[in-house]
Amino acid sequence: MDDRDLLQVVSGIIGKERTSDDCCMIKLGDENIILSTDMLHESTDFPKGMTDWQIGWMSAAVTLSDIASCGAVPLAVLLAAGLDEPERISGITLGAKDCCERFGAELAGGDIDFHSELTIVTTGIGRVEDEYYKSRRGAKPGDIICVTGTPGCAGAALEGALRYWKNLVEPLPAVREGRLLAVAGVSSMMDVSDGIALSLYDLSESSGVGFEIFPDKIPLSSGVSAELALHSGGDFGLLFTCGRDILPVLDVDYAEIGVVTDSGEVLCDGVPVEKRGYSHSWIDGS
Ligand SMILES: Nc1ncnc2c1ncn2[C@@H]1O[C@H](COP(=O)(O)OP(=O)(O)O)[C@@H](O)[C@H]1O
Ligand SMILES: Cc1ncc(C[n+]2csc(CCOP(=O)(O)OP(=O)(O)O)c2C)c(N)n1
Ligand SMILES: [Mg+2]
Ligand SMILES: [Mg+2]
Ligand SMILES: [Mg+2]
Repeated sequence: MDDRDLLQVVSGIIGKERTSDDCCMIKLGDENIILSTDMLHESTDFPKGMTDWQIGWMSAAVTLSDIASCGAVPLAVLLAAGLDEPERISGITLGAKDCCERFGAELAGGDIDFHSELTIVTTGIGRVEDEYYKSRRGAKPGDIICVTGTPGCAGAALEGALRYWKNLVEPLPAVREGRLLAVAGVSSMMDVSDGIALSLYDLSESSGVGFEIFPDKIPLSSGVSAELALHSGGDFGLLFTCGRDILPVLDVDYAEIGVVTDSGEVLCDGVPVEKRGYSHSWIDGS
């Protein structure tokens, strides 16, 4: 059993429309408030060798990434720290503050408690006009599907490729790119934090479409395999769909990796893509 299975339980209680996007959107006149929260903890999210500053940076970055994927402008982040050691709070707070400032947000509050394992929850708030709000729901057959960033680099670092260590521990949320893509008029967008494959399945389910991916079009950095690009998490590029008419989008680096179909399947070279990536799991029955 993994977190996606449990999300079905939550969606049965609060509604599918509340669990099928990167963020929650609340309408306020002709503007929208965008909210997202994420929990990270030491044993699964903070690889050995990370500094506390990097832990703070990564925690803010994952949340800013979700805000960016809606086309929103980030406003503020709150950070709740469950600390195993009290002295870690300064490095964590400085890292989160630096990340927020780099991407135009304010580290504006949070909470502190004791916890046996370092656990950090970041909550982000952003705003977006009606016309630029993007979700996972707008992909249409005939659109093309593109990705920004360098998928698989964080996964390569986890396998020992030291040159990609910074990609893993100091991820850069695509805040500028998300906004430019939203203004350009993409049809759907999400971040690829759990890997391209799982993200394609999420997008497919939310939009009710399928995808045909062309593997040799996936942008691969040196030494990074297509397997890592498809199935490893921790890269915070954006996956988006659009009509060809809006391309190119100025000042955004992206790669066209396939097309949107009406089949409901996610295929790569005609074969179903394995539904595998970064997820949190529980042993069945426990
Ligand atoms: N325990 C929960 N209760 C309510 N909503 C949740 C819960 N867990 C996740 N969600 C919502 O489900 C959606 C998908 O969450 P998640 O898979 O964590 O996305 P992401 O990988 O973009 O962080 C989000 O809108 C999130 O707010
Ligand atoms: C062991 C390990 N694997 C992968 C990563 C890369 N990584 C950083 S945060 C994160 C979680 C994904 O972020 P997000 O989608 O915001 O969290 P989710 O809601 O999917 O749990 C991952 C996979 C990591 N830091 N450590
Ligand atoms: Mg996301
Ligand atoms: Mg999440
Ligand atoms: Mg997230």
